[in-house]
Amino acid sequence: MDEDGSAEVLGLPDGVTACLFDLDGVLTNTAAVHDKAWKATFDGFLRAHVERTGEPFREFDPDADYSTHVDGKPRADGVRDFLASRGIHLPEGGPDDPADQPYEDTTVAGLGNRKNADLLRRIDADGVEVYEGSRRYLRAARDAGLRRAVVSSSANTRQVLEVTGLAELVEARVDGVTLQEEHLAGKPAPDSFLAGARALGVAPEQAAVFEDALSGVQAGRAGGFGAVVGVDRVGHGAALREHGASVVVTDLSQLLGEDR
Ligand SMILES: O=P(O)(O)OC[C@H]1O[C@@H](O)[C@H](O)[C@@H](O)[C@@H]1O
Repeated sequence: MDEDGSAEVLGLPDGVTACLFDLDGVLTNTAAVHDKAWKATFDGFLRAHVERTGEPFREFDPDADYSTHVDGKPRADGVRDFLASRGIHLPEGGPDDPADQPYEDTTVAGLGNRKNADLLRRIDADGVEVYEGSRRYLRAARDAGLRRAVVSSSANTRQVLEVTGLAELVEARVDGVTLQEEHLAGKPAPDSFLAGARALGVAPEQAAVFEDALSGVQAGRAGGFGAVVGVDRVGHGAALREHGASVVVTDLSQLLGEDR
């Protein structure tokens, strides 16, 4: 039992002293924005692909395809894994491949850059919404003395934390840029969460993982963390449990005992 019972007031098991929060879909509503940008990108690519091959057009499914192949993973892994599910393999290309690269010559990096340009246009136009229950939870965790890191595959994490004012509530960040710089495997591998725990100076069993992606709860289970909180914003609670969540909530405010 913690001396002050601080984990308990946050709805976490005894012995948990740190929180590792995914960003998109856990702290901010940006999972839905990523999903829309991916759909626009992949559907454009698939339309051009079927024109060349004569295969029937099957659009990107924003529920099943997103959660199975893309959600939570680093950008290039999302491109590769979704296209592989359709039997398509592109050359890797390089980071400077243009976002408007013609589809017939495109690469993994080029398609990723196209999706990122689309994502940033949407964020510029519509802004980013913070889940207020998550902001309250971050404040409660800070006030209870728990350590707090954001662990996201997104290379846009720093900007999103800054525009939303969430940056001041977290002490460490492991993101898509860190993964590249430090050659860490993306979710569903546990490496990014393990790096988050290291950054906070805690052992995995002292840290709770908060995730809305199937790949993310898998990473939490693989890393042996003290708790894996699945955050179900889209009705996929059962799948979150199957992939590794030890508890599932629809909003972090539920862990604070608030009604929702
Ligand atoms: O393209 P970014 O901003 O680096 O993000 C990579 C991935 O980050 C994850 O957090 C999202 O769930 C994915 O949808 C996204 O593709």
